[in-house]
Amino acid sequence: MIKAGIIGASGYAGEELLRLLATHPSVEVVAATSRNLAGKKISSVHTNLAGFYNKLIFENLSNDDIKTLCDVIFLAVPHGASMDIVPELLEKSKCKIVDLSADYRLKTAEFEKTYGHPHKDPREAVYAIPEVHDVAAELKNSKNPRLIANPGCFPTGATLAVAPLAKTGVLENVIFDSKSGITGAGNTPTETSHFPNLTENIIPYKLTAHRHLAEMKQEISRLQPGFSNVCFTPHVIPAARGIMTTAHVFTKEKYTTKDVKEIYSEFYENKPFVQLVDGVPSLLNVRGSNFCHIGIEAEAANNRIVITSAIDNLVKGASGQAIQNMNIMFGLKETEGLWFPGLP
Ligand SMILES: NC(=O)C1=CN([C@@H]2O[C@H](COP(=O)(O)OP(=O)(O)OC[C@H]3O[C@@H](n4cnc5c(N)ncnc54)[C@H](OP(=O)(O)O)[C@@H]3O)[C@@H](O)[C@H]2O)C=CC1
Ligand SMILES: CC(=O)N[C@@H](CCC(=O)OP(=O)(O)O)C(=O)O
Repeated sequence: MIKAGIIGASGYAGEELLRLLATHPSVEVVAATSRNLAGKKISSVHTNLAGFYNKLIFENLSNDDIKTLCDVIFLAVPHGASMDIVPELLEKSKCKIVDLSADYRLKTAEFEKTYGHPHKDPREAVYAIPEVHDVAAELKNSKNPRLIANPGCFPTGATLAVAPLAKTGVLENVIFDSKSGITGAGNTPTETSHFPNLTENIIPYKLTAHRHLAEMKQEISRLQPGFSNVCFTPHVIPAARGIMTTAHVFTKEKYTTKDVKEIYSEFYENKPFVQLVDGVPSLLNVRGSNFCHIGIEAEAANNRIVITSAIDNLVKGASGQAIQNMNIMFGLKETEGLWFPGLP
């Protein structure tokens, strides 16, 4: 069995890792850290896990302690915290790391531009959306084959929505309009997450300058070199989970819906977690699952293609994709422990 540790196991992404790994046939979670909940039983906090992890408690483990216990460590801590932890884990142990934060997603220069401060540990990780790049091959060729930067939730849904057209090289302009459930903001309550403010409402934010824009541009330009005409506006909606992205894609040439469907079918052939749907996808159908559902409709008169993508932000947008990436790192089947449908 692969021994796994989760740093930040009390948060939403950490909780989701615990839920998904509870039934993974090749993984045993041996360590779950929390600074504030140390000493508490896992299921006394994450009460959906009653019956699982009967012997596991939250611990405030040092990096030294956790790295001796684990073959793989998931970092489910806020941005800025991972870059304090990763160097020590990588340098003094053989464990593999999947970092769910944004710390290692951007190339160093872009990171410094986006966050406005120098990176404390400018080593490069493998940025891994497995449906878009060959993660196993990239790990083999990487200077840091034990470090994966797990993609952001919005960039996952957005990149999957346009990757086949980007690879074809036909993008002129792309506008992403994304709607996220409130767990995307983490488990600390805020004015936005306060029930009377969010219920029966939809709240746009960071209209032109969300930090995920840099990540989207970086990944899309790897598919269509030189392309950077990307706009992104996020919103929160009164739902716990899910991200629906509507991508307005403008192209030079006119496309019919049939043409575009053919391009997507070919690109996503043998990519089990991406499913093309008739009409529009539903957040409910991907809820709790590692699937991304994609809908396609072309509007030839305006050279516009509207792609809709639905993911669960905590699964394909975070912890499920992290486990998919761990499976690839350990040479397991990509779908192991993740092959179940959503909960409509
Ligand atoms: N929520 C989502 O949909 C997604 C989240 N992510 C990323 O995953 C990471 C975790 O997100 P999420 O679970 O939502 O966040 P939460 O705020 O819900 O949880 C983060 C957890 O990290 C622990 N923590 C905080 N600071 C530190 C630190 N300096 N050292 C060690 N542990 C720390 C906290 O536990 P304690 O204080 O008890 O130690 C806390 O429970 C973030 O980087 C986030 O951006 C990525 C994609 C989607
Ligand atoms: C709704 C909400 O607030 N979402 C978060 C993004 C989700 C997240 O956790 O960011 P990463 O994927 O980069 O880790 C935000 O807009 O900052």
